[in-house]
Amino acid sequence: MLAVRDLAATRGGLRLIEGVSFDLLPGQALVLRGPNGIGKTTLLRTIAGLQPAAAGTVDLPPEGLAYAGHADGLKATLTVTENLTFWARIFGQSDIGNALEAMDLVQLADRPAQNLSAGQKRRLGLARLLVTGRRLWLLDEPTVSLDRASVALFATAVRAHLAAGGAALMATHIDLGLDDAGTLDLTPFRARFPAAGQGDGFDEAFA
Ligand SMILES: Nc1ncnc2c1ncn2[C@@H]1O[C@H](COP(=O)(O)OP(=O)(O)OP(=O)(O)O)[C@@H](O)[C@H]1O
Repeated sequence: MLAVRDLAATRGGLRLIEGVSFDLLPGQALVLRGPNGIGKTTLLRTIAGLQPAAAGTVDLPPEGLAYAGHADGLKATLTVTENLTFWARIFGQSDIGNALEAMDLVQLADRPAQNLSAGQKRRLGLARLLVTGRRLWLLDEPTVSLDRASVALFATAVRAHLAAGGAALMATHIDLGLDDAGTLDLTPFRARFPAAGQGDGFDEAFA
């Protein structure tokens, strides 16, 4: 599903992480760990193809992946239903009922996204994953703003995704209760010479 080989990632022209290799098979989840600022978000964005790799290779499924970063990608004036319908169409899907139920959004279906609480917005952002039909999920701090019940909903959705042959790569400090998820601590992969001129000149704002 995902093969990462000797990957190096940069931020603001500085190499942060290097020598990262791992495989993710169907049905597997892997959690990226490491202290604040080590480069978890940067690595996820590099694997997602949102920024170029400084070295190494990433092999993805032919249909691509679903990425959920810090921005939730919601359209403020569209309702919950309209947002999910929009994203489902973008990914060539039609059914949003399962996503509404899985993230407990049925009662909020007609509310504009801008009128949702932070946790409700996050639930809608996660429901978006469910309408992509993509087998590989890359998730950056997916449970930020979620209460315990919503974290449990999310964990259930991830388990169902894995059981259906999907895979998930996540950066999070929160225990999701996914007992079979592997863990990759990025600390040993911190770049040794971050200021040694390996910069690629790529420096955009975080989306
Ligand atoms: N535009 C930029 N220019 C220079 N450095 C940057 C830029 N953007 C981010 N950084 C730095 O890159 C490093 C990696 O950031 P990143 O967000 O990938 O870390 P992280 O491990 O996800 O952190 P956290 O656990 O806090 O979310 C940080 O030290 C950050 O300060």
